[in-house]
Amino acid sequence: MMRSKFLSLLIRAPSVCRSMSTATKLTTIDVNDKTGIATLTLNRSPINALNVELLQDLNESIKEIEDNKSRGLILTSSNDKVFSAGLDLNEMYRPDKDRARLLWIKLQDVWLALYSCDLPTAAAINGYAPAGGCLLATVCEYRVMLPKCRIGFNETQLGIVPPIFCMFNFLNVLPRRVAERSLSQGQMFTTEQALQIGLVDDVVSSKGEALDKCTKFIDTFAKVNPLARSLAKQQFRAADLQRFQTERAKDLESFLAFINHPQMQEGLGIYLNSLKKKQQLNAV
Ligand SMILES: CCCCCCCC/C=C\CC(=O)SCCNC(=O)CCNC(=O)[C@H](O)C(C)(C)COP(=O)(O)OP(=O)(O)OC[C@H]1O[C@@H](n2cnc3c(N)ncnc32)[C@H](O)[C@@H]1OP(=O)(O)O
Repeated sequence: MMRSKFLSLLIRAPSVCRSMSTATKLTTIDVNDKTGIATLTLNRSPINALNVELLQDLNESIKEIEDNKSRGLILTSSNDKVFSAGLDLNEMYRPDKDRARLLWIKLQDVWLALYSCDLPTAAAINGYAPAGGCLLATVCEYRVMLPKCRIGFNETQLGIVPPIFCMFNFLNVLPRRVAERSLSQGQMFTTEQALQIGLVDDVVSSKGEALDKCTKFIDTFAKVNPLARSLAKQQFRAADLQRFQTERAKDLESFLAFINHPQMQEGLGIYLNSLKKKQQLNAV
């Protein structure tokens, strides 16, 4: 297993140009012929809420990008206002038990695939990124964001305990004290605040510029041996990955117990309703 991973890294050409088919519907893959960098776009209307199918497509696309030996992966959204609204709350409210289980397993898989991805990863955050949206952005190695958006883990504000992989992501990006406070308070940061605390690396004024910045970040590795780069990344992340594997089954059962709790269901119903009400108010 390890050996084949090494071999695939060794034979990776530094700047191959290739186009990839997009077998999935809720994500698209676009490989830049000049740079060899793959842009993976979330494309579930209206707000990229992460349901079972989107997570499944994301997993398949990440694998496809790795298998096709792209030079790097940029994650972005086709919506010009929302990067991702996080988990699809409809999958959690009055849930179908099998789908709820699958939802969490797929979310764990996506986190794992991106956290341990051999390629350099970057997020072009072209809109709001609450909760699961923040998870996708902060699992990447570099982030650039558009103004007037918000990002953060708002779980505790919803009465939800953020899972350990949120903590791993934040601890990679923020000083421990800031990470702990923002996770436990469920803070949502404006773009400007996110830049100030280091949650994002840069702010730009358009999606095109965001993609350019991500490309430049990935290019900083152009002269670095891909195997050495990847192994250095794995070394930094090994302890988190090991803890995740140890706690993965327990994490799934906690999620299921949590969402099946009557109080949680009541809270979710009220929250979902308030989101819908917001739209009704806007329409008045
Ligand atoms: C180990 C222990 C585990 C314990 C359990 C852990 C569980 C961890 C779980 C969760 C992580 C999550 O990701 S929970 C999701 C959190 N997300 C949010 O709180 C986002 C809420 N949404 C918004 O803030 C806004 O919608 C937006 C900023 C993302 C977009 O705003 P915009 O104005 O563009 O769009 P609308 O608000 O009008 O929304 C359009 C439409 O979508 C519905 N909606 C919004 N968010 C969600 C969502 N996350 N899931 C499902 N549906 C969502 C909204 O109600 C509107 O619906 P209607 O068109 O029907 O009115």
